Amino acid sequence: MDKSLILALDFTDKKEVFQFLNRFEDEKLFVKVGMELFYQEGPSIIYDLKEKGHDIFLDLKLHDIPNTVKGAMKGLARLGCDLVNVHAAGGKEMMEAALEGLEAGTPAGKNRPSCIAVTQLTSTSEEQMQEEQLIRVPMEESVLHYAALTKKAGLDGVVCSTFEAKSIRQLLGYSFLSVVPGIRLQLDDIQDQKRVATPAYAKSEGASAIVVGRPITKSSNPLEKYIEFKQSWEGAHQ
Ligand SMILES: O=c1ccn([C@@H]2O[C@H](COP(=O)(O)O)[C@@H](O)[C@H]2O)c(=O)[nH]1
Repeated sequence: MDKSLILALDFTDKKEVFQFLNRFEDEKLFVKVGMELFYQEGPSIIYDLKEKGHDIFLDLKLHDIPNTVKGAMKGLARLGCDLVNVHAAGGKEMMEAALEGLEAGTPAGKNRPSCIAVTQLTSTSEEQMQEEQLIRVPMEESVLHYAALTKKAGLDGVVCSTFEAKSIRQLLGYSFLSVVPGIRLQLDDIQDQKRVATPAYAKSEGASAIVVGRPITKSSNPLEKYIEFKQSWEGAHQ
């Protein structure tokens, strides 16, 4: 299975998800289940996608006190997803608690899900970050700060934009994951995303994987569009 393109299944229910996935026939995908779908369907959507052989990023972006996050992660570890996440802004202690929960909840003989932390959302511009969060440093500095904190807490990587991926790799090493949403082909509508790049550029800047949703899910030909995104990624060098 190609793990470099994570397909965001931002649908309202299971019926929509499986109608959409039918277009991909038997292809095994790396899919992302976010809040919209998980809050409607609960754990059964994870079991159903697993049964079809897909890898799963459960993108719930946990951010709460350490004890609550630990308990939640203990439960999520039992679902069998491959990747989960938190907000780095929850702090080092919260991220360490997330890992403890995952380790405690992972069934014997199974690998614990990888865990990454959101640094700054790709829908946030530097200006918004500075004005709304009162973070008075450049975007790259804030993202690198959160990425270093995430590594100190023992997590496996971060969610960031293309524009910080290279510095993260230089500072924190090749094996620390940078999962990058905010991905569009040249003529795509960027919608609510602010820090946006093509798959080829994300790869050339050192992204470990990209996340793509609406440009594929809302396309009149999703399979063709998925292939275009993959070709853009595969055509670039890291
Ligand atoms: O910083 C972040 C973190 C998560 N996301 C998620 O990725 C997809 C992107 O969807 P598009 O339709 O390709 O914009 C979406 O599920 C977000 O929740 C992100 O965009 N940025």
